[in-house]
Amino acid sequence: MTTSLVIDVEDLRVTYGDFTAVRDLSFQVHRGELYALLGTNGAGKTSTLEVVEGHRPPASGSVRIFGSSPQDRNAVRPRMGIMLQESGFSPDLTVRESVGLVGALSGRRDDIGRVLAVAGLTQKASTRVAQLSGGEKRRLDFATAVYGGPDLVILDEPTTGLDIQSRDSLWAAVDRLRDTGTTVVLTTHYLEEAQQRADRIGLMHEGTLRQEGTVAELTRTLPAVITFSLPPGAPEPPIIGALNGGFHVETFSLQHDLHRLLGWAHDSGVPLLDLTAGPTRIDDVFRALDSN
Ligand SMILES: Nc1ncnc2c1ncn2[C@@H]1O[C@H](COP(=O)(O)OP(=O)(O)OP(=O)(O)O)[C@@H](O)[C@H]1O
Repeated sequence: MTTSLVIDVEDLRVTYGDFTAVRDLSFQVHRGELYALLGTNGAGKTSTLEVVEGHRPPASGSVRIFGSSPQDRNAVRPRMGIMLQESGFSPDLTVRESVGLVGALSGRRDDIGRVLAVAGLTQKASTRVAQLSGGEKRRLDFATAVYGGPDLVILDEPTTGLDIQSRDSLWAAVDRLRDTGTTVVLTTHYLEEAQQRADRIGLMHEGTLRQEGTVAELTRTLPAVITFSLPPGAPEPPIIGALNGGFHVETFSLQHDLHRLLGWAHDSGVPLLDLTAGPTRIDDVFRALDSN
């Protein structure tokens, strides 16, 4: 095993009674990586993370975190910060008390004021958890995950329910963590966020890992898209693909086809209205999952 291996999952199977939620799942995450585990609803992402976090034993297979079993709390807990989808903070505690309590349980040390500032909660330090908004509770979850600068941070849908400013500041905090070499594993349904930030993406569907790779590797298998429309009476363009009165062209030769189209528009004196041209997005890889 190389020393850079932070998470090593081999042939993981997770079951609930007779139901198999995750099967044949293998993936590795290396030190300093941001790995996004994405998937359709019910794909098994949270079940997988629960095993990685040591909250659920696998039905079979092997999971190693920093070379140890996730159940080995003394070895793993001080090095791993976790932001669950739903936290269980006591509603009567203040934000400061909650961060202090969970921080102390982590076995790491930190300055609570610093952590509150990182999570944008300084103004809410004395507010009781019961009085926090949904977005503020997510920030509190984030604060406890990053308390003490763990080597590995697991974020389960970290930006769900956050407004755009809060999302931006959470990602800025994640970027700062990464600058210090922290490894990050996250799930999200905001695919753009993963596309922008993940070093590698694992795509799960119905309990198995269907695809894995960098964004470029995942999108390489699908065509890029050019869309535009033409003014009434314009001649036929050199490429075809009609959609709702406009044009929607799928191509594996984006540069070539775009060059041809622009040349035609210039030579014909025809404006290309609402022109867009771009690579395939992770959304499209997602939509293709069912047919794989
Ligand atoms: N405690 C449980 N008991 C029985 N089935 C469960 C339990 N937890 C999850 N499941 C089932 O296991 C499957 C995987 O669920 P999981 O929460 O891991 O998916 P997910 O990928 O995180 O989904 P989502 O994106 O919707 O949050 C689903 O079919 C779910 O209904």
